[in-house]
Amino acid sequence: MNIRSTTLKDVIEIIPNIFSDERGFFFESFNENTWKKQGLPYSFKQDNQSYSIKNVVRGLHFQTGEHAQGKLVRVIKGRVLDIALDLRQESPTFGKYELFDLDSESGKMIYIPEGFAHGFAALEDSIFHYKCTGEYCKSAEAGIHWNDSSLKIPWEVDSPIVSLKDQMLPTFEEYLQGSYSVN
Ligand SMILES: Cc1cn([C@H]2C[C@H](O)[C@@H](COP(=O)(O)OP(=O)(O)O[C@H]3O[C@@H](C)C(=O)[C@@H](O)[C@H]3O)O2)c(=O)[nH]c1=O
Repeated sequence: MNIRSTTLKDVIEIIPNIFSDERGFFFESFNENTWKKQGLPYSFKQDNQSYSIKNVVRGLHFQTGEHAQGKLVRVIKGRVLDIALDLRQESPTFGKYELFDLDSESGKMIYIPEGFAHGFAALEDSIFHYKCTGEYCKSAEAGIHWNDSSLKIPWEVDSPIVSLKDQMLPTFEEYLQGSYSVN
């Protein structure tokens, strides 16, 4: 397993050891002991899986306060453009984001800690899987508009398909001003 830092403080890229043979391939997508030894987060409360048709954009999501979640994300089928946006005001990378090309072949995973907004665009029909350090809490759901004009995220999708809920999310500026109630 190879661990790489990213341009965002505390966001980590994890490249598993892939064992290929005539049948296909195998890799460990999570191993509590290995993660622990490597100093990676290893206590997860919930696993989620979503399927998105090509051009779906989900995000940018996070849960507030004590319900904040760290997420270990990967792609099981297809290819996505994944994004983490640092919302931690005290962080040297506050307000910055990084995009990650994730696909089912590389097995590459990203760990996105609490304090980040997360989203992705399906560049192909894709199955997305993520482990969360905290449980889902509907009343703590929050987000920032996927197409925020100050962030200018190069999504690489021509005709984005976005949920009504995500279309209603505030801009980054509105979120920072606290002028938007999430519920
Ligand atoms: C996230 C979530 C949703 N749900 C329900 C609520 C709703 O009826 C349905 C679909 O929810 P959403 O539209 O919020 O799903 P989605 O847009 O896929 O939300 C996810 O987006 C990515 C980018 C993330 O980072 C995740 O944390 C999560 O926010 O599933 C749960 O029951 N448990 C969960 O943990």
